[in-house]
Amino acid sequence: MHKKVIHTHDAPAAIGPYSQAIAAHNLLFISGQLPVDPGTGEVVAGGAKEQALQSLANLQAILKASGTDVHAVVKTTVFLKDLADFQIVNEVYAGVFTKDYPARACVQVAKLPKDVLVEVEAIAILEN
Ligand SMILES: C=C(N)C(=O)O
Repeated sequence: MHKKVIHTHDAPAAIGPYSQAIAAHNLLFISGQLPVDPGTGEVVAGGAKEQALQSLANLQAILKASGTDVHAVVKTTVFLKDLADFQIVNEVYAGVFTKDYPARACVQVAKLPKDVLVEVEAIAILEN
């Protein structure tokens, strides 16, 4: 079995029994990224826009630590506390994923860890 744990200080440490990401063969599974600033360990100030920016920044940091970038992402899941934030989060998201968008699901959930508004997970293809 070829499985590698990915860890970077440029993204928040896991807050539970999971890895930031796992590379398995040519796939990279990135855990749901909370809008936590890796420098402070705190949820960023602001609303859904600021939280989406931070969650996606954390996702990108993990992609970078894995030797890749957003172009390799094939699937994401966006978890929102409130689907009323759909448009603003889409705007932030489209600033990161600019073309050949990954497949995606976006769902409203009752509650997220640390009571955040946004969480984003992703699967990417690794070229190796
Ligand atoms: C924040 C998470 N990804 C978790 O608790 O699984």
